[in-house]
Formats: sequence, C-alpha cells, structure tokens
Amino acid sequence: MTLNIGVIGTGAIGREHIRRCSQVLQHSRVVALNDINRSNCEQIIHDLGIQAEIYDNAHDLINAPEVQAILVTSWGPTHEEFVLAAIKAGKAVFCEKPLAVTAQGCMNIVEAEIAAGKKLVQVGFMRPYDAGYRALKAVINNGDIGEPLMLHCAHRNPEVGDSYTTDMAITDTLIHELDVLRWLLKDDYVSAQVIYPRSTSKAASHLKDPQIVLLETAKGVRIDVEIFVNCTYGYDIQCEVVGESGIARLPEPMSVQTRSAAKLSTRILTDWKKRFIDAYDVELQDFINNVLSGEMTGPSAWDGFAAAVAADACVAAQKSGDIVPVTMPVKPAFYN
Ligand SMILES: NC(=O)C1=CN([C@@H]2O[C@H](COP(=O)(O)OP(=O)(O)OC[C@H]3O[C@@H](n4cnc5c(N)ncnc54)[C@H](O)[C@@H]3O)[C@@H](O)[C@H]2O)C=CC1
Ligand SMILES: O=C1[C@@H](O)[C@H](O)[C@@H](O)[C@H](O)[C@H]1O
Repeated sequence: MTLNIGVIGTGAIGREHIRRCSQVLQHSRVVALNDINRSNCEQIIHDLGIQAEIYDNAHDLINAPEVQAILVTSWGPTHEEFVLAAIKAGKAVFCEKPLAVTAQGCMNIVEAEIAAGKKLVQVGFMRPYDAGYRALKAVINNGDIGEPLMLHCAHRNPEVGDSYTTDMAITDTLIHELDVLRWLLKDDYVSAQVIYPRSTSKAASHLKDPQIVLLETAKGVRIDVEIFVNCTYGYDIQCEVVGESGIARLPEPMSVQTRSAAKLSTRILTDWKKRFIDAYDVELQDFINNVLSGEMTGPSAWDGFAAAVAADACVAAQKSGDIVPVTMPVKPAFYN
C-alpha cells in the first residue's frame, strides 16, 4: 500500500521531507504541492523528478480526493489553519513544529481532534526519534545514573537571518528542548525564567543572543538551556543529565577523529538538516506506517500543546525577567 501525500510549504524542510517521502522512505508518494511561492513547487518537481499536481490554494490540496495525508511545512503562523482544515477533512496530518504559535492555537487543534474522535495529528518533533536521545533515555530509565537532578543543555546555531527575533529563540529554537526534555524525563515544567548574558556582537542589533532559559519540573529537576543562534562555529546540540549517582551525556554525531598538523580533532556539523537526518527519516516513516495502519503513536497534538504552554511562559519570562509559572492542564484521556 502506498500513502499519497500532499505538502503545504515547499521551503527548506518541505523540500527535505518531499525528498525523503519520494526517494528514501517506503510506502509513500508525494502527489500534490502547494506554496505561496508557486515557483518553489515547480523547482522541486524539476529537481526531484516527481509527478505532483501543484495547487494554488492550500485548502484545495487538503480536500483533493487523491490526497490521503498532509504534511504542513509552511511558516509557523500558518500551521493552525491548515491542521484544523485537515482534521475537518478527516485526513491525517504531519505538522512541523510549532504545532501553532500559541498554546491557545494548539488547544484549538486538540479540541478539534478530540471532537473528530480520532487521532489524526503528528507534530514534527524529531528528537524523540533520534538514536542519541533514545540511548540517553535508556540510560536514565535503566537507573544507571540514579534519579535525574539537573540538566545542562545547549542549542547552538552558527547564524540566523535578520528576520529572527528574540522571542523566536523560544518559539522556533527552544521548542525542541521543551518537547524532548519533557519526553526524556517523563515530567512536566512548573516554572520558567530567562536571563540574558552579554550579547554577541555577531547578532543583529534587535536580537538578544545568547539567552539562558531556566526551567523547573514538577519533580524538582532544574534545567538550564543555553540558546545561542549566532555561535559561528557550528550547529551544536548538547544535553548533560546529572543524576544522583552519575552523569549521562547526549552522544556527539559520529565523526572520524584525526591527528594531523599537531592537532587532534573531530568535525562539528554546521547544518541542522544533517544533524538529525536519520531522526527525520524515522519520524516520517513512523507517520506513514501509522496512517496506513490506522493508529497514530508519534508526538501528538497534546505534545505540541504541552511544549507551547511552556513556550508561552518562557516568552512571558523573556519580557518580565520574572520566574513565570507554567500551568499545564490535566491531559485528556484521549491522549493516554
Ligand atoms: N523539525 C525541524 O528540525 C525543523 C522544523 N522547521 C519548521 O518548519 C517550518 C518551515 O520552516 P523552513 O522550511 O525552514 O522555512 P522556509 O521559509 O524555508 O519555508 C517555508 C515555506 O512555506 C511557504 N509558505 C509560507 N506561508 C505559506 C502559506 N500560507 N501557504 C503555503 N505556503 C506557505 C513559504 O513560501 C516557504 O516556501 C517552520 O515551522 C519551522 O519551524 C524548520 C526547520 C527544521
Ligand atoms: O527547527 C529547526 C529550525 O527551525 C531552527 O532554526 C533550528 O534552530 C533548529 O535547531 C532546527 O531543528
């Protein structure tokens, strides 16, 4: 069986996902594309040699009879509208992060999905599919380092464009940590604070970079995440878990160690597409298999909501400088 997929948003990650659905993964085929910039769709059809219909209207793509499932890879503020339309059409939808740009937007999706009576949504949180994070979680679950007490994390990008704003450090970047750390610890956040170190001269003048986000969980675990999106040297994701009896670190991506010119070195990746390339493959194959089998098991609309609740608190904390409570409603039984 082959799943016919329609893709809304054919920019950086849209193109990557179209490539993997067409050339890498099993049981999928991209049959329809939409982008406000039609030439993006034409270019992809040309470059990848796929046979796909271009729709000028995203809602026509969602409702097209040949489209069985939808990938939403357009800009964050458009996600809520397209996911709600997919649910209304009764079609499964994989939506890139963020599920919606506010917790209220995510809640609208949660309510629509519950009303539809069927899980249809998977959020593009790929880190829980990453082999390194899964190995780290296994070490924690195994009790190898005792109960986790503290986490020291970093999310560093070499550079960002001028359109990247201070709040995007939370809504676009930290959102990955907000999801994966909750999954890693099986815990929810109760408070958030943001502090600003000296700003780098490499950032645009309107952007506060780096930032340090301090989170506390219901079990009392304290987490610090450094967000540094103009670090210049690479795309670098760090996660160290300090437990009662030991420390566990997220593995580095594989890299050959070289000894040359009086230096011992390994390479650091610079491109997010490569850092989690395997995880993107696995998450999307999971989506395809789940849609075909009729049981959605990946990161849910509730996970998208939970990350957004914490993100809202972090954005408030950015503005006030205060420690802001994170208040998570009880998870509906639908998502258990
Ligand atoms: N999971 C991950 O690691 C990553 C997730 N993302 C997420 O994917 C989304 C897209 O990011 P990028 O591909 O980097 O952005 P991009 O700017 O490269 O591509 C977005 C595309 O969406 C199109 N678009 C915007 N509004 C639209 C609308 N109303 N209807 C149809 N098309 C529309 C744009 O024309 C553009 O081609 C964002 O939400 C981003 O946070 C992006 C990169 C990595
Ligand atoms: O989602 C992503 C990008 O949108 C974002 O800009 C990067 O910081 C992330 O690491 C990447 O995974």
